Amino acid sequence: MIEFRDIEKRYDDSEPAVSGLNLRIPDGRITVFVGPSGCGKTTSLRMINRMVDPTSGTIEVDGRDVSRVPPHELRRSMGYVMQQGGLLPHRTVADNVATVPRLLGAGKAEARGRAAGLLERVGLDPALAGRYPAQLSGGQQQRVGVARALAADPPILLMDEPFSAVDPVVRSELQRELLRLQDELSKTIVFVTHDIDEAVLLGDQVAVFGAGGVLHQFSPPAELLSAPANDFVARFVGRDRGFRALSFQPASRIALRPTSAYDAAALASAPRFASDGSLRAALDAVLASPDGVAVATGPGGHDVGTADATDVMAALAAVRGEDGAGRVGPVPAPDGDPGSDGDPGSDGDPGSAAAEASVGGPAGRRAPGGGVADGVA
Ligand SMILES: Nc1ncnc2c1ncn2[C@@H]1O[C@H](COP(=O)(O)OP(=O)(O)OP(=O)(O)O)[C@@H](O)[C@H]1O
Repeated sequence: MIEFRDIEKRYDDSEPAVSGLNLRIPDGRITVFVGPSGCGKTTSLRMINRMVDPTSGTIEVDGRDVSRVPPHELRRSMGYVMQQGGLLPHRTVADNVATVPRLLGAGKAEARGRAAGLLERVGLDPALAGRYPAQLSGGQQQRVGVARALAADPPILLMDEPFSAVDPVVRSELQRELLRLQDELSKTIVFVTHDIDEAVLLGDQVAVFGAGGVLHQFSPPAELLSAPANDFVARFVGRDRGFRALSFQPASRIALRPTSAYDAAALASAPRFASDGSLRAALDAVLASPDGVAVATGPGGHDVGTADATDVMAALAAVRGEDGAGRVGPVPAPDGDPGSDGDPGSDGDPGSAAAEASVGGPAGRRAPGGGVADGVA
C-alpha cells in the first residue's frame, strides 16, 4: 500500500501545489489522480518515487517511509511512464526495453529475450523491435514506454498522462490494452489524467484534485458519478454523469424477450450487446438500432434474447428503486451551474465537504463481463 500522510508541497511562496493530502492507495489496483490543470496531480505522483520531495508529511510504501529509501533503490521498485514515452532516441525499441534488465545484471541475450517478451505483451508488432523511437507512431511509442516500465517487473507502476498525446482511437486501444495487462499482472498502478472519462474507465479508485492541490473525493468511479462529494466534483464529473453511471450497472438486469418474437431478417442485422455487459452498452445498442430493438448475446456469442428501449428503461427503473451502492441517480444539480462543461477550471471549492480518503470495500470498476470497457470508449 502507498500511503500519503499530511502531505504538503510548496515549490515557492505561492499557493501550495499539494496541501493536506491524506490518501491510501490499495495494492494491485488502478488508482487514478484526476483534476484540472495545475492542481498537483503530477507533483503528488512524483512524490511517490522521490522525483519531488514533500515540504512536510510522510509517504510510506508498504510501511516504509520513502524519505529513508535511496531514490535509485525506490525507483527500481516503481516503473514510470510519462506522456512522451521517455524513450532513448538513439537506441532501438528492443534496446530501450532491454536496457533495464541489463542494468539489473541480466546478460545480453537474456535481456533481449525479456524485451521481446515484454514487447509482445504490450501488443507491439515484433517487426518494429529494430526501429528507433522516432520511426514509431505516438501510440507505438507509448506501448514501448509501458514495456520499458514493466521491464524490471516492479510491483508499482506510476503513469503520468501516458495516453494524452495520442488520438482518441489509439487512446482507446491503449486504455483497453492497459486493462487487459492489469488483469494479467495486478500491479499497483497510479495513473494521472485530466480526463474524467479516462479516470472512470480505468480507475478502481479515483482521486479528484482541485485548486491548491486539495483532494476533494476519493471513491470508486461508480460512487463518484452517483454521489459527488461536493459541487466542485459534481461540476468536474459533468452533467452527463447519470448516463456515464449506466456503465456500472449490469445488462443482466434487463428482462429479455424471446428472439422468436421478432422478424428474423430484422434480427439478423440488429445491433448486439453482451448480456453480461453494462446497461450503457445495451442502451447504446438499442439507440443504434433502426427498429429500436437490439439483440443480447451470451458468453459464447449466441443470441439469447432481445430488448428495446422500454426494457432497458425498466431495468434502469428497477436499479434506481434500490437503495445503496447500486444507485444510478438522480444526482442533485450543482448550485448555480446549469451549463457545466465538465471542466470547472480553477474555481474549486476547497472549503466544502472534506474529501473522504479512506479506501473502502471492493472496487467497482466494471460491470460484470467487462461491459464498461466497451460502453465507455
Ligand atoms: N518545478 C516546479 N517549480 C515551481 N512550481 C511548480 C513546479 N512544478 C509544478 N509547479 C506548480 O505546482 C502546481 C501543481 O503542478 P502539477 O504539475 O503538479 O499539476 P498537475 O495537476 O499535474 O497539472 P497538469 O495537469 O497541467 O500537468 C502548479 O501550480 C505548477 O505551476
